[in-house]
Amino acid sequence: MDLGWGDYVEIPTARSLSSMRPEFPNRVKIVEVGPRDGLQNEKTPVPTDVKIEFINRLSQTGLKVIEATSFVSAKWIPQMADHTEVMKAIHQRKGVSYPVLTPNIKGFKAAVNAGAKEVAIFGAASETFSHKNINCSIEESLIRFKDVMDAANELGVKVRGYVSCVCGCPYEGKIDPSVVAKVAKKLYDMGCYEISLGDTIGVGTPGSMRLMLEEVTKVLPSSILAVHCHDTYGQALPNILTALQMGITVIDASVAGLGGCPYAKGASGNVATEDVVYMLHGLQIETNVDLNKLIDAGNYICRAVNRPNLSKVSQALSKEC
Ligand SMILES: CC(C)(COP(=O)([O-])OP(=O)([O-])OC[C@H]1O[C@@H](n2cnc3c(N)ncnc32)[C@H](O)[C@@H]1OP(=O)([O-])[O-])[C@@H](O)C(=O)NCCC(=O)NCCSC(=O)C[C@@](C)(O)CC(=O)[O-]
Repeated sequence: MDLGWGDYVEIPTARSLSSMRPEFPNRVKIVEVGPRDGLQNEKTPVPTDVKIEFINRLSQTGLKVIEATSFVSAKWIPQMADHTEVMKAIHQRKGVSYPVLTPNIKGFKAAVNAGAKEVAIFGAASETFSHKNINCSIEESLIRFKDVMDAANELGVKVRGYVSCVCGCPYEGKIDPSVVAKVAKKLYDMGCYEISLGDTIGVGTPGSMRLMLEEVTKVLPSSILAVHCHDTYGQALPNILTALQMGITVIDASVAGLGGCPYAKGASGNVATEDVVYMLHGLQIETNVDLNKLIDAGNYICRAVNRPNLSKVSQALSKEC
């Protein structure tokens, strides 16, 4: 007999649930970063129409936030060179936001001209990573971001902030959680509505994630924080669980576990969105996401870019696997 995914998910009763997970939120927002973080590091060019179809399929899954592309230098990240075409062609579904990365005012202007209504600025808690990734110091990056923020305020564009290397840096190793807290607070004070804390190389564990979050939540409320976990050491789901227990309700993820940062050698992709959704639904946490449609979108992009689907849940449940 074939069993469907529902056969494996234990649905607790309301009574058992409240005693089982009093520390978990009822609802979580997932920020899908597959089209940007997921594809930015692909070695062979992904055709623009594939990216557009991928984003349109993700838009049908119930996801409310889909990071679509980045307006960065094509010399630095060739894979995102078609940002304008992508933004202009995707079907922007009502109720879904499509943020894009903008490292500076040049990127911001291009993004707005292409129809972006939300952008993200991306800093780091490591000086060396900041230089390698955006060619400036942390302090200089904040000056560039201020220009973006001022322009965004004038136009009513929402700005999200990233801090990379929150649990470790590929160049500097350990990162002091107090530096993470300092950079995160600066981005928030500048006007970012949400701060995503990136374990860029996936070295964090529930222990280091907790220590880092304890430091950050001394200066910022957990309600405005997100976690962005790469899965290099297989720690992403336990790290996310730790973040949920600490009051965080926004999780970044990448369908099929796509991704990696070109300036963080050896780092694997993000946690797979399918795996996050399966875990959250198992905890009876609402996501608004249809897992089957998500699996289809993940299989679509994996076929198109000819790479394996790294989602364990997708592997287990896909008829194709
Ligand atoms: C930030 C820059 C542009 C500085 O790069 P730069 O070389 O220092 O910039 P510049 O101002 O000196 O300009 C040099 C050239 O780039 C052009 N330029 C300048 N700005 C732009 C722009 N916005 N869009 C397009 N072109 C741009 C500019 O016009 C000029 O062109 P040229 O005269 O040589 O022909 C560069 O370092 C860059 O593009 N970096 C992108 C890095 C990146 O995208 N990394 C991956 C994303 S971050 C990440 O993955 C981490 C995250 C967010 O996922 C969280 C986590 O996991 O931790």
